[in-house]
Amino acid sequence: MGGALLDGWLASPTPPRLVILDRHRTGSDDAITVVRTAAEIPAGFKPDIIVLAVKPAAAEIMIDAIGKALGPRMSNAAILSVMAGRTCAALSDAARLAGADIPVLRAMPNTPSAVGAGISGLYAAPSATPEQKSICHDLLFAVGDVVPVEKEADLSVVTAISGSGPAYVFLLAELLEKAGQQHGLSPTIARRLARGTIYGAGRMLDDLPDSAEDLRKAVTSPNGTTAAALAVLMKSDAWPETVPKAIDAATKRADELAG
Ligand SMILES: NC(=O)C1=CN([C@@H]2O[C@H](COP(=O)(O)OP(=O)(O)OC[C@H]3O[C@@H](n4cnc5c(N)ncnc54)[C@H](O)[C@@H]3O)[C@@H](O)[C@H]2O)C=CC1
Ligand SMILES: O=C(O)[C@@H]1CCC=N1
Repeated sequence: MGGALLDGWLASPTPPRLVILDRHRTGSDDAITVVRTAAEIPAGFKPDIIVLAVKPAAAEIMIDAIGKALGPRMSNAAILSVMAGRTCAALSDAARLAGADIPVLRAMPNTPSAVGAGISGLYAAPSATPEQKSICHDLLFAVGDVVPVEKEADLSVVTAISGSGPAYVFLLAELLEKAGQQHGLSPTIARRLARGTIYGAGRMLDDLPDSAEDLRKAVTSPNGTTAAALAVLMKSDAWPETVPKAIDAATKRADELAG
């Protein structure tokens, strides 16, 4: 996810000054400084925002390493976590243990951020300053839309819908492609049709004021092909039951990750 955000920031007209800490990345250039360990963070670098995009289980290790490396240079920063689950309270505790009593903001972006089409939920702990909120909002807005949430607990369902959501759409693309091939289309043609359809439907959802339901109905001729497919997909034990169940499962998992 950090890589997706980075791609989006680098493509934006006014990229922020970035130091990337990633043990698997190399390649500093004019736009970014890449380091593999916190100890290599440049001596003069004093971050405004520390974006944490590691697996939730690695959060404390990262905060500890960054705190030790930055020392007093961390004191005016805020943490922006994009990790699923980990709460502001837990991350604040980790920062305090690392020697910095600093605010934490939590965002839940998604991978379309890599192409500037992300959508992020954003929650700021009460201790975050208006300037820190504004910088974090702008960082996320540079890679797509931003939806502020008032309650931290809402980030679990945000994670289930938009954080994980691209995977559900990609699954649909996979299944459409496979079905096309099973009906004799070449892989290339099945892939073009599946992807083009999802892209076009997404464009309509974004560009037009109509509800998703109205757009669906406009495709559906009485007794036609769409009606035949929707009779399968909309059976009470099909999508109307499985989609909410999937969202419940993802929301529950986000809550569990919060501990
Ligand atoms: N994948 C997604 O679509 C989304 C992921 N997230 C959150 O983003 C976080 C990261 O997830 P992914 O990007 O999927 O994981 P990932 O494993 O692809 O990326 C983690 C990156 O952190 C680096 N890293 C990990 N530990 C390190 C350490 N100790 N020192 C230096 N570098 C270290 C790794 O080299 C890797 O590049 C998770 O907390 C997840 O909840 C949030 C929104 C969407
Ligand atoms: O699967 C996950 O836990 C992360 C959070 C949202 C998308 N990927």
